[in-house]
Amino acid sequence: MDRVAVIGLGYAGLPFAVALAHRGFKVVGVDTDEEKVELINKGVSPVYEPALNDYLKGVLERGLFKATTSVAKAIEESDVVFVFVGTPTKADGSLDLTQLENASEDIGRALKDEGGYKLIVVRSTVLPGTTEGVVKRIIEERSGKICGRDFGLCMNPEFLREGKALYDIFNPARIVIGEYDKRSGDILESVYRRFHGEKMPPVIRTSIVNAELIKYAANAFLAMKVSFINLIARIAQRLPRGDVIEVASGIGLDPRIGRDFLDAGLGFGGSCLPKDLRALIKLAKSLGVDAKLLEAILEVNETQIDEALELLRRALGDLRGKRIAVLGLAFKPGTDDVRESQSIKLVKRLAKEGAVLHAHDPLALDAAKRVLQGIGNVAFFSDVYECARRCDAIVVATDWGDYRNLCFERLGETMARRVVIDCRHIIDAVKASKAGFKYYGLGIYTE
Ligand SMILES: NC(=O)C1=CN([C@@H]2O[C@H](COP(=O)(O)OP(=O)(O)OC[C@H]3O[C@@H](n4cnc5c(N)ncnc54)[C@H](O)[C@@H]3O)[C@@H](O)[C@H]2O)C=CC1
Ligand SMILES: O=C(O)[C@H]1O[C@H](OP(=O)(O)OP(=O)(O)OC[C@H]2O[C@@H](n3ccc(=O)[nH]c3=O)[C@H](O)[C@@H]2O)[C@H](O)[C@@H](O)[C@@H]1O
Repeated sequence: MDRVAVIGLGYAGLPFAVALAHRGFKVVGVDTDEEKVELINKGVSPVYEPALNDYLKGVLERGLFKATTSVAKAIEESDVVFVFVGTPTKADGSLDLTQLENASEDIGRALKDEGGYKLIVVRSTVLPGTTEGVVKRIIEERSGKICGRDFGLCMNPEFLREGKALYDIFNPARIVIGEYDKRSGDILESVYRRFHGEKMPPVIRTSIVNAELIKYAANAFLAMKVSFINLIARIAQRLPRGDVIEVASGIGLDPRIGRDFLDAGLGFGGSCLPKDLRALIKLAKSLGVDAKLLEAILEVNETQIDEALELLRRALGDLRGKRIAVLGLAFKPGTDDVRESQSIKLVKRLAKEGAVLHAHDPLALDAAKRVLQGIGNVAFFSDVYECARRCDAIVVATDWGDYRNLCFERLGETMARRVVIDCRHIIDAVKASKAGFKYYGLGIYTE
């Protein structure tokens, strides 16, 4: 079982495929996007992920990995097939299963002519009921084969974080295996035992529906922690000498709470937490379950941008015509991904208020230009000091490490006013103040 196919070579699928090959599996990756496949076969990852290009080049050279657009070819050359296609949400919160349905059709057609037993593993995030109701059904219909007899099926959620994908794949906190039957689960567990060797993490073997729900419950809980601390930040900011960072430390040291995911800021973005939360709310409601708690997580997130605007108004008054430098456009540091980025939402809100925007990001400038096309008065800068020139304020919207070492003396020389709004708590307030800046930290009381 060391011949593996990975279908869908995006932010999650490509690092996983490359990691498997790095550990000696023979991997064929499939993507419908010809340009992506061409780039990958040249050793260039279409998505940014630290160290991924080096690992990719290594496995291509060792002949352990190749990419193709043909599902049939990949299935012919593999025993285990991991499915990593996108599952975005539609405007009404329901999942868009087009990519998954297409991939299942392709797998079904390919299995039709196959003699041997193959294991199909759904790794895309899908709502409870989807693996058996959509993937199994389509594969059986297209192939004429029977799940559990001719092919195996697992749902195995992925918990990697973008920007830390390889680290998370090599060091997962747990492996959740939702199995159609014991044989399917045994095969998948043996793949991971081979992959992790001595460092095998805890394994949870469960039903497919539980595995599907575990993924949504995990992401909703993480989102809840972020919204919770953002609500506390709003309170702390309004109390003389209040400081959310100290409150987060104070509660985070309780092992029942934990400090992770208690960094207050502009809110959570990205391709997963918001979409998964919306989908879970829709599922809960469809089952007649009151989803107020989940809805409140989204509501706090959506209104968190107002907190940054409020600080800007306190510093500058009416924002119309004010020139504002927004530093950081990616949904978090370490990625070029701007999907559902709170910083992008902030830029759009400021543009609507009539502000003149200067925008900077170390990696996500091109992606940001695409999503901000035609939005108000926005200029893009690859140099942070050029970005701040003539501005009335700097807003740190994404916590890129690069912004930690800003030289405020140099920034101050060319800015119209010396104001910094720190939405991610990475600016040294004392240093900024010494250079004559008025510092406002989100969640921190300011006179
Ligand atoms: N991005 C992340 O950090 C994580 C994502 N996930 C889940 O993994 C899934 C994939 O997410 P991403 O990698 O972010 O999406 P993505 O959009 O970056 O990648 C999906 C890839 O699948 C390809 N594709 C679409 N239809 C196809 C088909 N029929 N056959 C072959 N390839 C096809 C697309 O061209 C694209 O390259 C989603 O369900 C997501 O929720 C889970 C954990 C982490
Ligand atoms: O299902 C997924 O795709 C993934 O979603 C998240 O990973 P990711 O979207 O890469 O990003 P996170 O590191 O979780 O950050 C999400 C957002 O929350 C924000 N955040 C995170 C932590 C925090 O303390 N405060 C905070 O505002 C980040 O800035 C970012 O906008 C989960 O962390 C992964 O476990 C999961 O696999």
